[in-house]
Amino acid sequence: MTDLAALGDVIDMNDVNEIYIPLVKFLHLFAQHKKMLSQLQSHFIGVDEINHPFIIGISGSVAVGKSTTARLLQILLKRCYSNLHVQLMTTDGFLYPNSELEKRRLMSRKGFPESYNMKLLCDFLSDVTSGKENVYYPLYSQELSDIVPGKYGIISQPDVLIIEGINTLQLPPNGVVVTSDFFDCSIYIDANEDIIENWFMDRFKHLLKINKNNPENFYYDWANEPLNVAVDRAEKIWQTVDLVNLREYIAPTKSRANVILHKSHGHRIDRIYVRHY
Ligand SMILES: Nc1ncnc2c1ncn2[C@@H]1O[C@H](COP(=O)(O)OP(=O)(O)O)[C@@H](O)[C@H]1O
Ligand SMILES: CC(C)(COP(=O)(O)O)[C@@H](O)C(=O)NCCC(=O)O
Repeated sequence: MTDLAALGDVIDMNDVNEIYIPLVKFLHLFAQHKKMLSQLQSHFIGVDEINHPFIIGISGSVAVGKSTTARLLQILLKRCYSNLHVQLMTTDGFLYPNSELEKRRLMSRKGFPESYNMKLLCDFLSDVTSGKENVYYPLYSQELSDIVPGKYGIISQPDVLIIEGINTLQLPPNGVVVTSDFFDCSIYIDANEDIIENWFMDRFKHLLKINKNNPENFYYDWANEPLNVAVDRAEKIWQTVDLVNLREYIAPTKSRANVILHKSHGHRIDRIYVRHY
């Protein structure tokens, strides 16, 4: 898997062969079914066919491995079905910028439902599903830990769109718009809290290490203070922000997913649940 290694991801090859490739075939089955139904419906109504993308939502805790799984699925989908145009995006871009979060006193609630511009996300999804040629979305930078001003990603009529984010299965606070209504299939990545905490801390320490000499990076200041001080702070963030969000808002959405991938130590998948109703 040289493509993944190039992105810095190290995925267990047994999991790729035994779990992810069958999962990709399962998703392709869904996608073919949707395309066929859409062709029949257009023909029946007598309208031109629109290329509605097949949308896969990936949800789960911060640091559970959503973006890594999303990248892997994108690569495998392209590898197995080379004619498919597969795009990937994250809902992080729909967080309010830090300046707005500060104004709303929501900096310590980053990632919670109220910290996202859900209206913008639903308008975006509506444009994508209606087959619009180019749909722009804001970009979030983990380097800045903020929205990048004036920079946008583009979704250009993909056959498959993978959307990953902690809020993908959530009901918004005002109960009006539901992002998961736009999904054709949803995947929840699950693991025990203490194991996810280890992954969160390992990723944090890795970010400190690689940004020690990078003053542009959000982690630079932390990387240059004593390690135990930075680690204590990250542990506090996990306990008071990300773990609270997981318990209150993310884990309760698990039962809404079509597929649950349960991971154990070393990110090995030890259980899979498929909803078949
Ligand atoms: N399948 C996997 N195998 C090995 N490491 C993984 C795997 N999935 C995620 N990781 C590691 O776990 C950490 C969190 O993963 P990431 O995809 O960034 O999570 P999320 O997008 O859910 O916040 C990262 O350090 C990543 O490299
Ligand atoms: C931007 C995020 C909400 C998204 O998390 P992701 O699952 O993409 O890693 C998260 O990385 C975040 O910033 N949470 C706030 C608390 C923290 O710094 O972890």
